[in-house]
Amino acid sequence: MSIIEVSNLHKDFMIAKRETGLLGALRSIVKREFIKKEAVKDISFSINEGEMVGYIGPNGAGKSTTIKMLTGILVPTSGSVQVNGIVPYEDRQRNAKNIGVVFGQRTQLWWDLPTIESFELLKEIYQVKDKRYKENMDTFKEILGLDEFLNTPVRQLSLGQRMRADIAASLLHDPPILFLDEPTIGLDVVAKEKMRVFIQEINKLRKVTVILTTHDMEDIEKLCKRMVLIDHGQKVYDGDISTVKDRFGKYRTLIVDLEDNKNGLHLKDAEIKEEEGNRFLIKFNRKETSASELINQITKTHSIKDLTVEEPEIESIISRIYQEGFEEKTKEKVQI
Ligand SMILES: Nc1ncnc2c1ncn2[C@@H]1O[C@H](COP(=O)(O)OP(=O)(O)OP(=O)(O)O)[C@@H](O)[C@H]1O
Repeated sequence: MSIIEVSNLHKDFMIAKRETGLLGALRSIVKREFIKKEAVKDISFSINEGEMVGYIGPNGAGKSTTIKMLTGILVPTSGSVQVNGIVPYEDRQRNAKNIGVVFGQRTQLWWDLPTIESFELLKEIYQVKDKRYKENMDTFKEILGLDEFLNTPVRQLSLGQRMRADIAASLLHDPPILFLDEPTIGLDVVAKEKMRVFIQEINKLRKVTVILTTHDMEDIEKLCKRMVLIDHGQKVYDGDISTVKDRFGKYRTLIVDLEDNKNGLHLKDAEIKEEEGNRFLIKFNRKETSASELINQITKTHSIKDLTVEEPEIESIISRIYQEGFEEKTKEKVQI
């Protein structure tokens, strides 16, 4: 059952045109001119309960603007939004009870207060019952290791600690929906992994629907099955990540180190992209051949010392889609 419904959503911003020079500045005061910026153009999607969806796009694509409409901070210019049956901007307070929000770059906690006091304030704001508050705090303390810094003021927390505190705070009132904006930004590898495991757990155990906005493709790959890709305010893809990988990631690279390079290397169904000493970079289409088939061919004439097979990473696939467009790629004009 769908929990978020977005239909033909559109958001324009009117930006005051600035003229240069003193005369221009005076002219702007007398007669202000505005330019229309279409931040979100005709976006539609629906998200089912318990789904974990990556909402991604390059800088300025319109991600935050969409999320702000889903949280009720912004009113759409046209189109409709429903979050758990509520139109967010019409009923921000009721909507707030249904959602948890974490912004990696900002905190919702009170900067100067010991962390635990922020939790207690949020408990009052969201009217969380004592029993539930205790249960949630016990769970979050255990999984997120909150104990070590509960009495430390938020401003003294490390980034990793602050993120752990922020995600716990966003879930205190048991929202069925969680918006995460760059939840692992700036974290080290270990802290990133812990954060991802926690997100997976709350999605699995509590069936929380998660909308994840991030520039970190590893977050997306590790957490989401589905991604909605937007560019210049428009939706360019909505579907399984594996489908994109399958369709656009059909080229692989086989890297082989040979014992010797006598007579060079000649291969069927593959292209030698680079040759340096005894090392060869071989590009092949996995629909036409396979790494093992190529290795077979090579071992007929050479001894292999070492080999690796590289898959294109989702990151490189997506950056190609940004650059060259999804449609272009479906016509297979672009090869990865
Ligand atoms: N309050 C505003 N007034 C005017 N223009 C805005 C406003 N907020 C966003 N924009 C513009 O709308 C477009 C979309 O911005 P948005 O912040 O939604 O992008 P984003 O995808 O979240 O980008 P990023 O990855 O950099 O955070 C940008 O061109 C931005 O400059």
